Amino acid sequence: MAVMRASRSLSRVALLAARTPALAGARSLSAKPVRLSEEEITSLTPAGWTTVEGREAIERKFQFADFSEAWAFMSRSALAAEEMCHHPEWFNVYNTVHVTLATHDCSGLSKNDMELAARMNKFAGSA
Ligand SMILES: C[C@H](O)[C@H](O)[C@H]1CNC2=NC(N)=NC(=O)C2=N1
Repeated sequence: MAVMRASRSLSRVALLAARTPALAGARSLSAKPVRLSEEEITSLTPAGWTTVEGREAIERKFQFADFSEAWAFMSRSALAAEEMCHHPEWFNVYNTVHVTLATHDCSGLSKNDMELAARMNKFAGSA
């Protein structure tokens, strides 16, 4: 319940920021994401993530001690995703979470993917 309340209030902050030009500009919440070049993708992709074959996206498989640890990681990542208005594609089986990140709004990869990937690494304790 507390998580849902936190999630709703984060969404409200993001919505408010998107409607407030000064805040939106500062956090790029309402700006259309810019598609990264191949060089930028190479230099900005966080440790542990690789590009997906045949698709402009990055992926990483996270492994945890058990389901509870995997779910804690997913909860933290979900709140970060809501805050960023940028959402992962993911698949969870017991203690593994396979994550794919891409930006539909620019049909490729953007800095949002790199930022979410870096935050997920931190949540998993690996960077
Ligand atoms: C309107 C809304 O903010 C956009 O559709 C957001 C939502 N979440 C998103 N998530 C991802 N991964 N890519 C997007 O382009 C994207 N766009």
